[in-house]
Amino acid sequence: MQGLGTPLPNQHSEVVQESLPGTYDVTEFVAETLLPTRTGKYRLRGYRHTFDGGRTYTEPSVIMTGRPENGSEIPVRVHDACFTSEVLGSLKCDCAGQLQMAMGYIQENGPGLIIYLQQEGRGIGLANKIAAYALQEEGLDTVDANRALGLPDDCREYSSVRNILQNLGIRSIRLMTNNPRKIKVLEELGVVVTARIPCIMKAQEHNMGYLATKQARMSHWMDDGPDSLDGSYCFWNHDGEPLKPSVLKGPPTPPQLPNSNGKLIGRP
Ligand SMILES: Nc1nc2c(ncn2[C@@H]2O[C@H](COP(=O)(O)OP(=O)(O)OP(=O)(O)O)[C@@H](O)[C@H]2O)c(=O)[nH]1
Repeated sequence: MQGLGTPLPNQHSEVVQESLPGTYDVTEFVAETLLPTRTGKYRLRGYRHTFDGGRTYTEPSVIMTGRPENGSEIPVRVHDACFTSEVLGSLKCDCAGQLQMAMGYIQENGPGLIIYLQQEGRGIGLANKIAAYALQEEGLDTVDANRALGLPDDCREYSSVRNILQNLGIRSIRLMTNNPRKIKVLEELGVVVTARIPCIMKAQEHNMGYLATKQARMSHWMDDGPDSLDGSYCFWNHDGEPLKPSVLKGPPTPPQLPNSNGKLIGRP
């Protein structure tokens, strides 16, 4: 397998896995630096990753506190890019808040890490996500908008997570998530998840419908009730917890979909 670029001297290491017979994913460590931020200092590690034999690659990064290397039960957030909330400050989702929450959590409860993946829009990409938002303005929810575009609900790929954990020698993790699919997919890849840390953000008027859809249609856990394996940490003080779907806006009226005249390109 060819390398994906030129790593810095003396820092190169890579993990190669045969996920499916004859299909290799390669995750290559490139470099590490120390990053001061508003919430403290983090170790920032850069990787390159391909799961299609080098035809395409992404650049996962790891935001880290302390020395989690070779540890067990490490708190880990697997976070997918959300340009709209993280860069532009959009209020339509809870992604930026979850990232900030995770950064705070690993400062206070380190060593820990956030694996940040370039999988905008649950893997469909930014342009397609914008198209999905346009359909949500017409009344579709986040799931039906993807489907109306002929795109999957969620096509995120997590083999880089397994490879990065292996690169760091981390044997097991406590995953910061509300998403059962994420736990399942990671476990199927061989990641040992010993507990879940809820990662729940307070709902507000612009993301209430989105959070309700995540709970109702994608089975996200939106409270830190009995199914929580580690409910010891919760980001807010329970004033104004997310409303239950029954008290949120009713299901939207199906809209007239516009004729599709632009090309929307899904993930190959
Ligand atoms: N297609 C699509 N993607 C969205 C939308 N809103 C946010 N996203 C993307 O959703 C991803 C985050 O997924 P979520 O379902 O919010 O949460 P999760 O990561 O699955 O679960 P948690 O670990 O609990 O946060 C990011 O890649 C965002 O860019 C939307 O309306 N449509």
